[in-house]
Amino acid sequence: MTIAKVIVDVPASSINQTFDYIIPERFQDILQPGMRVIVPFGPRKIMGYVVARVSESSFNRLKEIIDILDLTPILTPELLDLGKWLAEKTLSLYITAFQAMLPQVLKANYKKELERLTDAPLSEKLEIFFAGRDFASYEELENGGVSFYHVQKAIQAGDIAVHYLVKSRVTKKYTTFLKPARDGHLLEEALQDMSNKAKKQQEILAFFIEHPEEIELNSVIKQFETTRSVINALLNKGFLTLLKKEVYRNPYDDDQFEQTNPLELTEQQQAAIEPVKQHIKDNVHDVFLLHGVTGSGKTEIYLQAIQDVIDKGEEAIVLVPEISLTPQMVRRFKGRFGSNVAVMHSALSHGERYDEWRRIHRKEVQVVVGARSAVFAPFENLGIIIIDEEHENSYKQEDSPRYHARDVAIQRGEYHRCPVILGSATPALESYARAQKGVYKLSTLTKRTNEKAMPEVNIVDMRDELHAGNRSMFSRSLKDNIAKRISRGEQVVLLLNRRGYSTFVMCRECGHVQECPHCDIALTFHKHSNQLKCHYCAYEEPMPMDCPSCSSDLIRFFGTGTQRIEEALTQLIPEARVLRMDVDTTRRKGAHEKLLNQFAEKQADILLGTQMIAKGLDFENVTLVGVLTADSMLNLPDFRSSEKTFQLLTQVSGRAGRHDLPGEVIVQTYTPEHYSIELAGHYNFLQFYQQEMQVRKQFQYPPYVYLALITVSHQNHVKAVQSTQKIVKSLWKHVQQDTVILGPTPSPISRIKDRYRYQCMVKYKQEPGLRTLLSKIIRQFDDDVRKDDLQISVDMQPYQLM
Ligand SMILES: Nc1ncnc2c1ncn2[C@@H]1O[C@H](COP(=O)(O)OP(=O)(O)OP(=O)(O)O)[C@@H](O)[C@H]1O
Ligand SMILES: [Zn+2]
Ligand SMILES: [Zn+2]
Repeated sequence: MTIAKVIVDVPASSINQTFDYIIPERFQDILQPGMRVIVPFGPRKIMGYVVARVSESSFNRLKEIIDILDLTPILTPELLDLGKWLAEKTLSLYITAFQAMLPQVLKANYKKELERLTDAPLSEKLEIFFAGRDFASYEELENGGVSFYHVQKAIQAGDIAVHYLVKSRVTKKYTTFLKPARDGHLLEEALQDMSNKAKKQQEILAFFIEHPEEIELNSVIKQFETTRSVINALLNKGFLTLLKKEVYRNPYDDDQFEQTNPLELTEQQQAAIEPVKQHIKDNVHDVFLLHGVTGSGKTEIYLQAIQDVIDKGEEAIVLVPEISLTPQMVRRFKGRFGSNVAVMHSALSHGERYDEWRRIHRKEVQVVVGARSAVFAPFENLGIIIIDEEHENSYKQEDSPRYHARDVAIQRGEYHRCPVILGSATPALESYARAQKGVYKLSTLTKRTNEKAMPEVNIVDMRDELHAGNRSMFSRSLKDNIAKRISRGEQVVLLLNRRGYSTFVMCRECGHVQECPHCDIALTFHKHSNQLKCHYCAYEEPMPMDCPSCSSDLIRFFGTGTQRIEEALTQLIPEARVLRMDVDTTRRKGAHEKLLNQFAEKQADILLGTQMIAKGLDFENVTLVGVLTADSMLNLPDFRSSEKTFQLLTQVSGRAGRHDLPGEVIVQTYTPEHYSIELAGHYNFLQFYQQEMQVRKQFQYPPYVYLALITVSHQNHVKAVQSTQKIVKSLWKHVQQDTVILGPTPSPISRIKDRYRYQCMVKYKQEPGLRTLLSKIIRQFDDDVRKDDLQISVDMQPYQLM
């Protein structure tokens, strides 16, 4: 077994395979699959992952591995297989799939450098770039406006060269510790002999006689209120000694969490957890869909199932959406399992995340709670995987590899023969459909644990407001209600559902929204051309002057941001103290938490925000939730827009009246008759599910069909269109009869950073060869991708249609 098969860090489809390298004698005993190595590749040195060791290669003249970066594999055999599966499933590169499974700091860092090889003049841009130097950093190039194409030409001509300098980042944190340098009885003697003037030295020495364990230098200095010079004296006398030890950056102070104990489960909880416990006990895989209304105690079920897993000596992964990974959520898991929990999310620094990852890797914890990528936690004895709020779109990664954490979780669940729980008050339609078919096992919690009724939802028709002469964003009833709550010292949450708000056109008189006649999707307004376009099928029409439905001239698109709402709000109710929470006010690390804490401490009456306020928050003093614009998401060019509206309204309604005070929800809309709004008002998931399934069936959307979205982009408009056309043509030649290919059409965001974007969508029922076919078609563009900066991406089962 002297040959290693290596996936190298070159993200190009022509390199997407293993390369064979000789394992030099000195690495023979240590090298294992799953380790990172440095290998020569062409003229450079790059990083790669060893995926296997073999004894023979069909190639000759192999090169040797230069160095190894890990002493223990960072990818387990399971994860190596999973990476391969992931790459194939999502049509991405093996290297990209492996990188996605690891924390950022483990991705080797290359410093790229350009060297000038000739004295002959270079192209003008390159001359300016080198500015008399022989070496220049590659990063400068990327920021300096010299096109990649120019550089490539110069490299091909032998005028310049690229050097790759691999370095692994400094990642571990060390702290200095202090410990006794001699045996206790020798220290006793020393203490006797010590001058009484050296009081502090005596105290410290006495301490170490009692506690001979090593202890952090800083904490000694703090504890004895002493200085470094006192310590130095003890060191110089040879009584104590220093040592450096690696420590973890722990982002959480585990002592601060109050220990909680398992609650006695309600009957419904008991019924739901029973089969899960049985599966844990018997090592059986199944997917459980836990459909429980907000406040029904899903989290307690997770906690108790995990306890079983821990008792069995196995491990648990809990995924929660990034934005609901609030301190409240962390507290619940740390409160039950203490330091046995690692937490992984993007608000942690790279170093902190790496340390949490290593606690998992070294099996120092049995539970990880984290956002999407925590599904790759390198546990080897998984006993359960839980996905909370499983309908959330953030479980889908939007760049390569475009995977859904749910699919990965199920794949791992099968491998480890352990249950997977998908929990939600509003399951994704696809998931619920699977549960109906018996693919998933359904458990339902219909009651809140405290038996409190769900808050009443009042739907306000904003067209009536207009007719009554109220043109503001606040209906009379919302305004009066806010004022009433504030005067009582209660708090209000206001949701402005902003996404996509200004892209569709609506009649303010009658609520009519202009839709595509073929696709059941709101048309998107394009300001430049004053046209309305469908982003699925390329249908377009001019922006109407009056409403086609009621002839009013009040048909227009309009946009409003949270900031303007805040201003309007303070004019309307001057005494209200408003906290605004949106992308602008939460950009800084920790800002999100700080705002929530302020609100919890009643430093504000109103929390005004976008989607990010809808999830998981639990404030006892909130008695009113207002939704300013329920329709804005409804009209996104996305077949899931009704589903997303229903989910959001249900989630946000669940924020009111969770405790003793009864709650109320006011939903403002121009289309109160829309089933997603009406049914969310009655918390009627089942009927919503049935109605939405009919729509999906009629227009052939998931779960009735599968989708693949191919997006092509290029600086040249014609090139983008033509390439997409070529793809569509090749597809038509090979797909099954009942498969539909829509496009080419411009992407909803038709130009990003001067690149034109076109797309086509494949709708299919059964297309076993589709992945292979797509890979083949895309490979035909390899040259354009490499030399001409054409970009093609494939999204199997897309969630983002923009
Ligand atoms: N068996 C129980 N007995 C008493 N209280 C319980 C029980 N189970 C859960 N609770 C409490 O009920 C409240 C709601 O439970 P929890 O937050 O777990 O519900 P959830 O379904 O996860 O809600 P959401 O979807 O709104 O986040 C919590 O305060 C929790 O401590
Ligand atoms: Zn259309
Ligand atoms: Zn109208």
